[in-house]
Amino acid sequence: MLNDMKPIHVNVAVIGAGTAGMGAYRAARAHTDSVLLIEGDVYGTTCARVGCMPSKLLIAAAEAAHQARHTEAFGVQVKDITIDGAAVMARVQRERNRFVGFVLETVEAIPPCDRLKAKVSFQDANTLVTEHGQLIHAQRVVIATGSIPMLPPVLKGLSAHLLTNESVFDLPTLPTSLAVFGPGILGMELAQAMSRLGVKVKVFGVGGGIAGIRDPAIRDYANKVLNEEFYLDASAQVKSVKEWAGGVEVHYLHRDGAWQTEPFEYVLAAAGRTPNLAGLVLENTGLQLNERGVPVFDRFTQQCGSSAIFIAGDASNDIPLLHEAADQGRIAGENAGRYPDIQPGLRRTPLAVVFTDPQIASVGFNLKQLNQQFKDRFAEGLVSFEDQGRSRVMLRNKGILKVYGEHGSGLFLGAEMFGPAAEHTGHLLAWAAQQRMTVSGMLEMPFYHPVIEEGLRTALRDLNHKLRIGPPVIERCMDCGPGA
Ligand SMILES: Cc1cc2nc3c(=O)[nH]c(=O)nc-3n(C[C@H](O)[C@H](O)[C@H](O)COP(=O)(O)OP(=O)(O)OC[C@H]3O[C@@H](n4cnc5c(N)ncnc54)[C@H](O)[C@@H]3O)c2cc1C
Ligand SMILES: NC(=O)c1ccc[n+]([C@@H]2O[C@H](COP(=O)([O-])OP(=O)(O)OC[C@H]3O[C@@H](n4cnc5c(N)ncnc54)[C@H](O)[C@@H]3O)[C@@H](O)[C@H]2O)c1
Repeated sequence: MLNDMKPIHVNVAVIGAGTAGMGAYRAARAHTDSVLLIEGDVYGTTCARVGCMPSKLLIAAAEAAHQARHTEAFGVQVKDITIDGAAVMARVQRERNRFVGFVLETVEAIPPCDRLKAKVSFQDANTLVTEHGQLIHAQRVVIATGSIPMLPPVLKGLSAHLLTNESVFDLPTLPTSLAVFGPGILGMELAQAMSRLGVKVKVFGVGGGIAGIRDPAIRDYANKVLNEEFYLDASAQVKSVKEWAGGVEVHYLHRDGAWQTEPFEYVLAAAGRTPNLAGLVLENTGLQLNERGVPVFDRFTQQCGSSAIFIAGDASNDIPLLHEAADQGRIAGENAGRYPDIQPGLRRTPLAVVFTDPQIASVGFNLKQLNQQFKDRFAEGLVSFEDQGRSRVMLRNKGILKVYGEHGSGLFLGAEMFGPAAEHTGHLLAWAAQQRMTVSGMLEMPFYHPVIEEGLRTALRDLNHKLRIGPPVIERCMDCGPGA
């Protein structure tokens, strides 16, 4: 690893060895041997260390507990379910460390002369400086510095009992109680998981949003279903959160109308993430910055203005998800490596999944974008999973799916779902949208029986009818199979 203080000269410097940065490094390296990957903190990526993987591991434990508690309706008795909090967290950490280990192996495989462990900032558009004063002259730079949790004002000043995604997965055991601030994607996943693992959970939000759901009908449905499991107020009034030796006290207006003060062992800040750009001194680059301090960039080339600086991953504030970080990193790295030959890369159909139960998926154009870009030129099809055959067989018959299509062309435009196996339905729909399929074309595809996808077929038939292309949906269509 490079560590002496002589100035370094490279063709491409990549700041941040997360998913986007490692992808950018690899892509740039295909075009030039002179690439430096700079990491200011621990290797391992946000996704593997404190993001996607440990959160899904915790959710998996919660699902196991939930399934064990809900066997009776099937005539199956499971007695004496106990949750060993230390064992739950031990598995989360053990498996998390395994995933991190794979990342570390990838890092180790990068030649040491291509790696620098230092926090850097810009001295000018082509010069980086480490915290120790070492200069790096780079003809091209990729910014891939990720994002950091935002702390809501009401939680400022808390310390020992304040958790973020950086600390929650390292708890030695499950907390007894948890106040979650932010019913966003992260907050809802972790709140439900903790609740199912026996933690007393209350979720406080502002503005009524739930896990990024755009459609008010789907959001209201999710609000109702999730509230059956734990207290969730997406438009809460919280006056104060005070820390004491044993935890925190939250002073809030309960939905029943009374102000109350309630103790929790921990509070989890899940009120959003912000691009991690503050330490880069971007003013020294001369780049045009937007209102959030993010360089203005082209989302197909990742190039910032007409400069030799590229941006990728959560740092760009453009769909902060893992697969997007990987795509953006690759595009940024290819263009930095090839510079000045800049080429647009493939940006895929938007797809997001939230691993609550029921899951949430959104695909393609969301309702806000449809209202802006398609106004009266789109229709929606709907299915409820409450009576859907396969969902009911498995007692997972909660949720709704809305699918959107364009009048005239009959093109499938997007979808939003809160329902069973939304991670899989979301993929089918994203693939169809990226293939620019029409709703009629999607209905020509095979559907097995009895499966959850038959619910999707009902929604698509409803949509095709609303687009004035197909007949109305036949209630209890027996040639589709019972309960389809
Ligand atoms: C709890 C949680 C759960 C998530 N679950 C999912 C999920 O299920 N599916 C999904 O698609 N996405 C999920 N995400 C989002 C996903 O983890 C991120 O979109 C992705 O990891 C971003 O990758 P990145 O490369 O942009 O950033 P990172 O992996 O954070 O990499 C940025 C790197 O830059 C380094 N750095 C920062 N500043 C400097 C500097 N000045 N000098 C040098 N180095 C610097 C940092 O130390 C860091 O290593 C989740 C996120 C969280 C927090
Ligand atoms: N399954 C996944 O793909 C997954 C899972 C977890 C996280 N993530 C990624 O991590 C990012 C960050 O997640 P997040 O949930 O923190 O952000 P988010 O933007 O999805 O949600 C933040 C929530 O906090 C609320 N909020 C804001 N200020 C608040 C306050 N003062 N008090 C209470 N609530 C407040 C917002 O209204 C919003 O509902 C997501 O955008 C997502 O990209 C993805």
